[in-house]
Amino acid sequence: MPVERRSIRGTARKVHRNLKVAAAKSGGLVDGVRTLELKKKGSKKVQISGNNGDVSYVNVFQKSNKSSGKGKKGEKLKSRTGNDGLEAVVDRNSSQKRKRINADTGKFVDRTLEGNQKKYKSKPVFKDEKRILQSISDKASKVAKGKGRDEKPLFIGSSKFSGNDVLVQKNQRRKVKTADAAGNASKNILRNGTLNITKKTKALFTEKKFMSHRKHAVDSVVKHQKKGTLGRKSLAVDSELKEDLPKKKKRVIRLDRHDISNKRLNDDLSSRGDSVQKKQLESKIDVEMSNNAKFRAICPSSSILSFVEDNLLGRRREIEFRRAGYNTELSAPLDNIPFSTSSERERIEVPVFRNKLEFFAAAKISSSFPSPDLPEIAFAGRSNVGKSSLLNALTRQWGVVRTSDKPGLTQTINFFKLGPKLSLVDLPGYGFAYAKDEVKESWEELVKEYVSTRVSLKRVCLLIDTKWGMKPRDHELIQLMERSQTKYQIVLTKTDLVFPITVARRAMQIEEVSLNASKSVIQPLMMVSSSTGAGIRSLRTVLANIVRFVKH
Ligand SMILES: Nc1nc2c(ncn2[C@@H]2O[C@H](COP(=O)(O)OP(=O)(O)OP(=O)(O)O)[C@@H](O)[C@H]2O)c(=O)[nH]1
Ligand SMILES: [Mg+2]
Repeated sequence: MPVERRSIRGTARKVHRNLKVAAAKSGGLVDGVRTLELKKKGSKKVQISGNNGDVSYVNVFQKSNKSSGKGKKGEKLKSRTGNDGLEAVVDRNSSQKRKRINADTGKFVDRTLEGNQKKYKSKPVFKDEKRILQSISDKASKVAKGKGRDEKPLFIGSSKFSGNDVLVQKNQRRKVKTADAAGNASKNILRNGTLNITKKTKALFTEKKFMSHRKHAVDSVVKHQKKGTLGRKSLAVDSELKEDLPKKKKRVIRLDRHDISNKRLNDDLSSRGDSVQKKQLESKIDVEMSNNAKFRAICPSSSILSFVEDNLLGRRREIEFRRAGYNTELSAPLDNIPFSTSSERERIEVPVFRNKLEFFAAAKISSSFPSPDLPEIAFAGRSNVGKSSLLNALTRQWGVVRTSDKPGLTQTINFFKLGPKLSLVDLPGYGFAYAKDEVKESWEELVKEYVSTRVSLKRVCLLIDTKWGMKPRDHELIQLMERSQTKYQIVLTKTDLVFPITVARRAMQIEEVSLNASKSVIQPLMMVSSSTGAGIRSLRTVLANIVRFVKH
């Protein structure tokens, strides 16, 4: 940092110069009359004579024209007689600096301090002070040359100082300001690692009080900067003090169990209710957990697993369909025969399901049912299980039957004609429909009535969501169909939303556990996905056989 060094060197030189002049002055005042040789260029001999009333004028060229900035080259040192002895008044630039020296006591009175603290440049110093400042300026010049960087901060002056009591008294008022400046200067030193001498700090060099104060401040800052011992010490002291203080007793609130004056009356009830609910919830979770655990423990047979794999049931990546030769851009790609001509399609597809699907009746009550002329295949199941979607998928006529992701869209029994030989019936769902309980009950009653009494009903496809499995309402309907000897076939839907292993497990679960004892159930269990088209063709074949063997 050459610029900084230069400034420091200049400042040090200035300080040195001023100190010499001031020291010369002060040295000559101690014993009345003395003559001092000033080494400074342009200065003259200073003579102060004063024994009981003698007055003399002495010219001192202390500053060069450049530094003073005014036409006056020197300054007058005037002594005059008075009751208290000889006083010498230094007139520098007449109005700016006025210094009074008491000849008897040899003490120096700085009037400028009283008036304006800023005008403190050329105050006289004493022998010891001179020595200290000399050493400081030497150190400063060393630092400026880059030699004394590792030395201690220069503001830590000597502790021995014989000096000026009057000056000390006068400067008592400046203590606060001095301390602040000392703090800032020491921080600057610590932060920059170099000496930064400002005007304020120059003035502060000459005072013993300041020196000691600054030393203290710097020492404390240095200590604080090293390992933070100061903080710890203060903390330790604080803790000691705290230990000495009498400890506050903790307020203990004793509660009377039998006192209900400040107790909410429903606390007990709510807590009881909460506990009951909590237990129920825990038991429910336990049951569900155990059901899930049981389900995961199912080990599907190899035949089911191979069927799931062959028909690409379960969640699959698109790339798998592509590799198998299916066109993923078509809806229900597994049910669409890629690159096939119409003749090929006619040969492969079941003739019944090539017919146009037509809506012809809707019933909210049993009296509104259409006449049972055609054999009927109904699709039943919980709301949102995918009944209407399956109708569209089977006929491959998307949009004829309305579907929605909101449960409870189908609220009436809807009859569709598929050619001259078959009717498909879309039943309203039961279970968690967004409808009032009374409405849902009426739907269920209608479905039950249709399923149990409809003579033309040849098969009920009971749709079960593969993810959730059979629910109590499904079992209810099964029991009803068992009682009424209605033929039904279980169809697992939305297989594309679960892993293939889950499809296989669900199939195993329903076949073995739920349907073993049933008489009206038609095997096999069907697994489909209206979205991918998986298993749709198989279901179509099964349903077409119903029509083939029906006696008209
Ligand atoms: N991923 C997937 N979504 C399906 C499948 N089948 C139906 N869905 C969706 O499930 C939602 C309900 O389908 P719907 O056919 O309206 O169900 P629903 O049983 O007729 O419902 P309700 O008429 O309320 O009884 C719709 O958003 C369908 O797109 C399927 O196989 N796979
Ligand atoms: Mg529907």
